Amino acid sequence: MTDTVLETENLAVTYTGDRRVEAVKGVDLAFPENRLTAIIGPSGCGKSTYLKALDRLHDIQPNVEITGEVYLRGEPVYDTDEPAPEIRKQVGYVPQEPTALPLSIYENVAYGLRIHGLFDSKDDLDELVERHLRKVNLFEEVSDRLDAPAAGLSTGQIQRLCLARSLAVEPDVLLCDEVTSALDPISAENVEETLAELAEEYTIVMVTHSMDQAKRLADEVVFLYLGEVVETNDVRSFFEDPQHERTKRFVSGPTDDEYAVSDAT
Ligand SMILES: Nc1ncnc2c1ncn2[C@@H]1O[C@H](COP(=O)(O)OP(=O)(O)OP(=O)(O)O)[C@@H](O)[C@H]1O
Repeated sequence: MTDTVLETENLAVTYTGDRRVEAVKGVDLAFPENRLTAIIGPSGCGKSTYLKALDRLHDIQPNVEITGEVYLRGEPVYDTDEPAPEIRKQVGYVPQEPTALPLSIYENVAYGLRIHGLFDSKDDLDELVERHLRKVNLFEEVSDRLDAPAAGLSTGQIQRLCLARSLAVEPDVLLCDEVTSALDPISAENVEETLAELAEEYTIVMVTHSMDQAKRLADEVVFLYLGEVVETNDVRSFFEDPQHERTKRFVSGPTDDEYAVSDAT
């Protein structure tokens, strides 16, 4: 039996600004340890909203109502005295747009280690920075310029740097929000290869637009539609033997935009 690292119970997220949008409607899901779960679904179905809620990233936004609960190793993420940054140390989040901190390559990876005091000496810090740059297949490319500004890297390299920064604090779970979609094809391939390697030792929840990417990387797949889970299964069963009509249409057919339009009419 695989352990559950992260799960949600009746999790709902509503945007309450000018327009009230029930983006996530009572989602129950469990994410197993050391597995990569891909969340797919048509544009606007609530994938990013759900992923951010797992890390309390809506806390900093006004006009967002959250009900239900997220449990990290059985402990509530919302109904707790634990401050959000402490939760975010345990649940890493990598966004779609690669964003380096305005620091050197080295300091981008060292950042969380310094904030949380997770090293003993300068040698220890050097070793941790190198180890995590190696984990994302970036060390060889940057070893001669660790003190150079990270902003000088390519977007694909910055995305791998963001992965290294998240992994450096040893999170329990890594959340990836369409991390290859803003990249050119070669950089996207590099990041995808890195994710495939990381998936062997981390629990990853990944939002993706690409069904091919889900097929290549995922162990488990969740299909979200209009804020609700339609179907979840292991990757093979999900694509080869979908159980729900809506899933069958989504995996076999039109682009997700066509899907969204044809379904809404
Ligand atoms: N800050 C916000 N304020 C109001 N509504 C929002 C906000 N962010 C997202 N929404 C709405 O919530 C719904 C879900 O959006 P979300 O971005 O989570 O979907 P998604 O499945 O990730 O879409 P995409 O695949 O296009 O990124 C959509 O109707 C969207 O317009």
